[in-house]
Amino acid sequence: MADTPILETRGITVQFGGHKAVKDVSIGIADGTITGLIGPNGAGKTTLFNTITGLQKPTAGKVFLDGRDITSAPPYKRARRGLARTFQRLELFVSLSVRDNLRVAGDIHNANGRARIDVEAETDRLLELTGLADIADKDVSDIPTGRARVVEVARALMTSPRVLLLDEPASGQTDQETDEFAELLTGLADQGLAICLVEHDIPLVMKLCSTIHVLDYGAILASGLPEEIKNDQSVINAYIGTEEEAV
Ligand SMILES: Nc1ncnc2c1ncn2[C@@H]1O[C@H](COP(=O)(O)OP(=O)(O)OP(=O)(O)O)[C@@H](O)[C@H]1O
Repeated sequence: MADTPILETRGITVQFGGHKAVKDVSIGIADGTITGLIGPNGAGKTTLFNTITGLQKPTAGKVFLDGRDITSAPPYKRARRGLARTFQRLELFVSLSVRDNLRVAGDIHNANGRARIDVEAETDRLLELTGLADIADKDVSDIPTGRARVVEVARALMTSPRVLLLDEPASGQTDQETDEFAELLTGLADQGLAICLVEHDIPLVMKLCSTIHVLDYGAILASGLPEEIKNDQSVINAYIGTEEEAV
């Protein structure tokens, strides 16, 4: 896969009053790769995701998708151009079935999007792909959190994204669910999807990601390969060494 990033932030800064939550962050996410974004609570990871998806206006800096400046584009336009995300606090339709959560996303995509999809066929395909077929007709309110996180990913995939941003997707998953989830993400990246993973499960991040960026107090503390990050003393001091406290 090409190393040219499909998604790029350049010098993103986000200031809330006198507090800089994100400071001059430049990262790139390439097709067919999984990029990790880690760091202590409050480091600015979600704020950076919100800026990339258009929920948060940056104080400074730009966001590029496929070479186009999308800094001023509203969230729905970014979604149309191939950006999808999941949320740290699940944002599913809890009174609907798993299947209907996917269908709704497909219908919205068809109403707003450019390339129409066959909603029924795509729903069935993604239920199989994500291992949700056995609970397809259950209401989301009746399924465990770990599997609901997979529903959120499946729903995001209904929009045929090119970039998928995942905010703590393994939180609440059992070890077995996390293993299956890791396989799913690897398969999606192998098919060309660019994935950015915010996650406190460090072993999972180390296993999946080709590049990892560490945020601390809003700024990039370190960027590199998993081995480099694992052995970086500043990262150990700021985050990995105190992982129990950070989670
Ligand atoms: N809307 C807001 N208004 C004011 N401050 C905010 C707002 N959103 C986030 N912050 C602050 O910005 C900083 C970064 O928060 P953010 O949620 O991005 O961190 P995070 O790295 O995602 O943390 P976590 O790992 O706990 O999810 C925190 O100090 C937070 O309190």
